[in-house]
Order: sequence, then structure tokens, then C-alpha cells
Amino acid sequence: MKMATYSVLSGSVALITLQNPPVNALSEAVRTGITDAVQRTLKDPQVTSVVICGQNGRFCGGADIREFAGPMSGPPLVPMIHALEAMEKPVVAAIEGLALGGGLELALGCHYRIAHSQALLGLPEVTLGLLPAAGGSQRLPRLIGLPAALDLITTGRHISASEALKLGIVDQVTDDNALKMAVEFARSVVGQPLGPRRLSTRPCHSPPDVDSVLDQALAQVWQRGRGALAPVACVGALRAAATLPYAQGMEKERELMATLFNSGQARALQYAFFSQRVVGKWQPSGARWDNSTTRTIRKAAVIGLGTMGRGIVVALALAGVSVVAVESQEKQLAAARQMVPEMLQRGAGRRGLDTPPGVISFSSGLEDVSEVELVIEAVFEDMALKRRIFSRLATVCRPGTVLCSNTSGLDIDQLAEATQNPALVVGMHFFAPAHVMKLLEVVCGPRSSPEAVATAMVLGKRMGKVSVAVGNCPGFVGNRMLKPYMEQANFLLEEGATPQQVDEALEGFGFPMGVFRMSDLSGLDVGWRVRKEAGLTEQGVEPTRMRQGQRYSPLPDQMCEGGRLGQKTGRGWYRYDGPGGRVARSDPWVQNFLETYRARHGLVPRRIATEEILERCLYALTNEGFNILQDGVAAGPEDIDVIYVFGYGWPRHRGGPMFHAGQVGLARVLEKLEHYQHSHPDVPHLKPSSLLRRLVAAGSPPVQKWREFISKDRVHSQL
Ligand SMILES: CCCCCCCC/C=C\C/C=C/C(=O)SCCNC(=O)CCNC(=O)[C@H](O)C(C)(C)COP(=O)(O)OP(=O)(O)OC[C@H]1O[C@@H](n2cnc3c(N)ncnc32)[C@H](O)[C@@H]1OP(=O)(O)O
Repeated sequence: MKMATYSVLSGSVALITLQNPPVNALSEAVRTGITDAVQRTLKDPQVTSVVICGQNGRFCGGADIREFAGPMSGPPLVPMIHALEAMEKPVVAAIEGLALGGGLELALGCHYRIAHSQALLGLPEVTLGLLPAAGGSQRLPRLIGLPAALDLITTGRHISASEALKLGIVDQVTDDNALKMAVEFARSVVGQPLGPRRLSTRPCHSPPDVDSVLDQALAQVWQRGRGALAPVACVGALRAAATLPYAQGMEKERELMATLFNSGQARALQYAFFSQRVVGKWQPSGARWDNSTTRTIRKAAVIGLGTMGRGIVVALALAGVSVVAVESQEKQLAAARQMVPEMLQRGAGRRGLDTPPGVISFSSGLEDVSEVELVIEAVFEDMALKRRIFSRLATVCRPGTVLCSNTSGLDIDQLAEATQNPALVVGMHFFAPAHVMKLLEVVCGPRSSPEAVATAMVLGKRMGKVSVAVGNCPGFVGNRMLKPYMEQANFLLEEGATPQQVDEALEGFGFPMGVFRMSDLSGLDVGWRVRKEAGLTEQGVEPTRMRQGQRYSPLPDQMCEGGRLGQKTGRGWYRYDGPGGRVARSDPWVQNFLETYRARHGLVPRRIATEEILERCLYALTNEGFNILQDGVAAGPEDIDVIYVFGYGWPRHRGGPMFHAGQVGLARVLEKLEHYQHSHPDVPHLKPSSLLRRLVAAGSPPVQKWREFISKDRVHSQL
């Protein structure tokens, strides 16, 4: 039952309990319940104080985000909180579990706040494309000062009860029963003046250089936000708090919220929030998020200690898994022995731990993995080498050991074939740096058992990853979609664009790095190795611009042949201050290289508009997403969008590629793909997906409806 209940304890303390599981969000029924309870409190002369708490040890997770999709009805939050604050009887918030967003704003309207030591507090509205518009942007700076409020409101970060106490957000923290303590506290403050406890009546203490503090904050959110509107609006609301009387500040808060509330960005960010939860309810290959048998992993091995392997070792150890780290090359092993403990210590420090929970041992031979429960292979993308390792693992490991590969796109089934028990083989595709990046693609091979898949999914979650189950095909989901995107970027260079121009267009869209800067960072040889494996490169001869009957750009292969591998060689699509340099500068050599290339192939360069760059790169990528959905390689558009937001730098405020296509309009995306395919008939990736066509024919249903639509049309699903 969703509501807020009213009861009176020992005849004098009114208790208002929010009841809306699982997080006691402030739905219409809850707001109605609070409003009614306030009226009853006012009318009851026996009641001398009030305590507000949440059912089941959770104070409140904020406004009910699901209600944002429809018309607003019921008592609004602002007057409701104002009525609480205006009461002449002391009101105490008993904060257990969490007080987030509107939940904390409600607590800020109370006269006192008592928190349990394990509670988390915060104003995360900015992460949903909004601002704390129930007075939070005006009350918080009046309580803790402008700089601290700027930090909390523009980042949306959650803080512990002890940090909240230090900042002055809560009055007391307890390890015992916070509700009991709040009730005692409420009784003890009856009769004390409430004026100073009403935050709306306090002045906002701002530093003397208030303008420069606000300007600096604005510059920072611009730089961090990559085009996100909400952080900028948050600074605007805090500027109002610092410079205007409370009532005018509230008016500004309302205006800014109205703009954000109806923006595409707020819709995208709220979609991103729910997508992550949809993806968390995985059910691939007969496995299920809520009732699968899984193996508990206490000891694991990582094979190959390059950059990826080292990161995986650290991520496992931080999750409390003991790791056998194996590397056959002496030099690489020595480097890992030195680097891994340092990385681990830093990772533990970031989590506030003195010592990392997992123990790591190093080895140069596979025989040392015989006791582990799960192995993650992380050697080069070389199928023959990986198969040799898997075949050896199958003999060395105990029966039942789950065998995983960190391949970024090779066939999991071929690896499984090299073992005696293919059901135990799954892909665990991490993203670099593996101990930092949140995404994990768990690749379900056609023969992977539900138990092996569920074990990898659960282990990923334990490692703090957002695990997404995907099917087995070249590149899986993320890299399969990246291929047409990068292909278009290379074609654009052939046609007249420069790497900077393409990168600036993509960075303007909101990616942290354009495609060429990103290639330089990850190393051009990564893709080169994959193309060689696929038989696409033509080293030594004058390369053609067609391969296997399709347009192909040999530009990146030629860069690699010339030793320009990116940052690691100090030269790539940009030049750097030497190997390992980080600052990209435009390189006249590249300009000359492109001009010579175009001349040799008879290509006449043309001016290419930013719009074309974005449409060709992004729609080619999205089109592949539709093909992936059609093939059953991803369970739904949310899975693809989560992968792109967490693994590929897709700006979260644009929801993800599939959501973005819906926002642009599926009919428009289709029309543009048709247009570009007409001009480039030799590029199959521009051929509109039949699923896209069917969705358009069905009237372009919203992205949340695609799943049911797709499942009807799917020939077969890998998941
Ligand atoms: C014209 C202008 C009009 C303006 C009118 C607007 C007025 C608004 C005024 C004030 C602004 C206030 C805004 C807000 O408060 S926005 C909400 C802020 N709160 C949050 O961002 C918290 C979001 N939730 C979380 O971060 C987490 O869920 C958690 C930390 C609370 C709990 O995490 P965990 O235990 O891991 O559980 P899940 O994440 O899996 O969640 C469980 C379940 O609960 C659903 N849920 C969580 N929070 C909310 C919520 N605030 N509203 C609705 N539903 C919520 C979540 O979706 C899960 O459900 P499932 O999807 O069905 O599994």
C-alpha cells in the first residue's frame, strides 16, 4: 500500500511514516498522506512534536521518477515541505538507509535531522537531468554554505552520514535505532525556538568572492558536462540562492526546473536510469537474475598480464577474489609484479580500504591455475593462441572450472570447441582500464550453460560492473556497432575531412573523445590486428579501396605500416610530445599523407559539414544496433544503450544510440540512411536495417515498446 501513515506515540509525538516500497518515493499517494498528516498534527493539541521516517529502514529515495512521464497531479512538493517547515511544533527527520533528492529536500524542510551511520544522503537530481526543485537548491546553501552546496548539487554524489554530519546537514548520527533516537530528540526540543531552524529564513553565507566562485563552478560544469544542461541550471539556481532573497530564489528554481523538466535531456537521463535497471533483470540462455544457480568465486586466474589482464587482476582482487596472475613472457611478468600492487593500493584507497580484500600470486605457468574456480584469459586477439590456451586449461583445471575469455570480438564458440566442456565457456569482455571502466559484456556462446553465464554476470556485479548479457557474433554488441562508425570516419577522411574536423563534430555531440583521438589512445594496432585476422589487410602492394566486394579504407592500415600506432609511438592521427605523450596536436604530416592518398586514388576533396559527419557516423552505428536487435544479439534497446553509455563514452544526457534515434525520429534516421546509401551504394552498413523499416511502418513506437515489437519479429534469438 503506497501512502504515508499517521500515528501518535505516547500521546505527544506524531509519527509520519512514508510507505512506498522499495525506496519510499514521494508518489502522489505519499504526498497526499504527508499533507493530511500535517493537517492532523496541526489540529491535535496533544501533539507537541513530529517525527518523519520511512518504512523498512529507508527514509526516502526522492520524487517518484515514474510520475515524471505523465501529467502531475496531487499535492506539489514545494508547498508540502513549506507547510512542514512553517509548523510551530518541532519536526525531526529520522534518516535511515537513504535520503536522496526530494527525500533530502523533505528532510531539509524539517527542523532537525537525525541519521543512522549507514545512511546515504544526496541530491542526485542532476543525474536525472533536473535540479533539486523542492527548495533544495535554496535551503542547502543556507545550511552548509555555497561551495559545499555547489559540489553536492552539481555532482549529485551520495555522501555518508558522517560526511553529512561534518558538513552540518544532519544534527546527529547514531549506530543505534535512528527512529528511537529521533523520537527522544523530538521530545527534548519541545519549546525551543524554531525560527533559527527554518532554513528558508536564514541568510545564505557566501564567500566574499562569490561571483568568481560561481563563475569557476560554471566553467567546471561546462567542461565536465559535455553539453549537459542540468549542471549549468544547478549553478544558476545556486547563484540565485547566493544573491537573491529566498522567495525570489525559489521563483528562479521553479523557472529553471520548468525548462529542464521538459527537455529531451531529462527524458534521456531518466531513460538511462531505468535502462540500467532493466538490464539488471537479465535472463539470457535460460539464466535469470533472480533465481539462477551460480558458482561462488573465491579464487580465479587471469592469463595474460598486458594492460587488460593487469586491470582485470586488480578488479578481481578489489572484489575480494584471490587471484593467480599468469604471464609467460618474463618482461611482462616483471612489469605486472611491479604495477599491479601499486594499482591495487590506489584502488583500495579510492574505496577507503587500508588493505585490498583479495590476495594476488604471480606465476609464469598455466599449471598454477589448477585450484581456481574461474579463469579469465586476456591474451592478444589471436584465435590460434587463445584456442591453445583453452585446450590446455581444459586439462589443467579442475572439472567444473568456468573458462572465460576477455576477447573483444572473437567467436566464443570456437574457443569453447577447444575444450572438453563447452558449456563452461563464456566471454567476459572488459573495457580498458578494466579496474576502472564500469561496463562488462558477458558473451553467451551457443553452448554456454545458464550456470556459467549467471556466474559471470554475478561476478561482474560483484566487481562493481554493469554486466550486460550479449550474444556471440563478431564484435558482440559494442565493437560490432563501432565498426561502421569508424568506417564512416575513415571514409570521411578520404572524401576531404580532417581528423580534427571529425573529432570536433563528435566531441561537440558529447563524446569525451572523437574517433581519431580515441584510436590514438587505444592504439591503432588493436584494430589492425583484427583486420589482419579477418584477412582484410593488403600489406606491401598498392592497396585498393575495395575488399570482399565492399568499400574499404586502407588509411588506418597504412598508418600502422608506417609505425604510427598512436600515443604509444608519439605519432598517430595526431602528434604527441614523444611516445606516451597525451596532448594531441594536429600534424602536418597527416594532412600531407591524406592529400597524397586522395591524389593517388583520384579522390577530389570536398568541404564536409558537421551535420554530415554526425549523421553518417552516428546513424551507421545505430543502424547496426537495429541489426543487432533483429539478430537477437542484444535483448533490447536498453542493453545497447547501457553498453554505449558505460563503455563507449556516449553522452548519458543523450540516452544512448537507440534512444537518440527515437528522439531524432525513426523516420528521419531512415530517410538519412537511404539518402547516404544512395550516394555510397558500395557501403552495406548504410543500408537501412529491416527492423528500422518495420518500426517506422508501425508508426515509430517509443523505445520502451520496441522490445515486445522486436520479440514478435525476431527469427531466432541468441539470448
Ligand atoms: C514544470 C515543472 C514541474 C516540476 C515538478 C517536479 C517537482 C519535483 C520537485 C522536486 C525535485 C525532486 C526530484 C527528485 O527527487 S528526482 C529523484 C531523486 N532520487 C534519485 O535520483 C534516486 C534514484 N534511485 C537510486 O539511485 C537507487 O534506486 C537507490 C540508491 C535509491 C536504491 O538503489 P538499489 O537499492 O540498488 O535499488 P534499485 O536502484 O534497483 O531500485 C529499486 C527499485 O526502485 C525504483 N526506484 C528507485 N528510486 C526511485 C524513484 N525515485 N522513483 C521511482 N522509482 C524508484 C527502481 O526503479 C527500482 O525499481 P525497478 O526499476 O522496478 O526495479
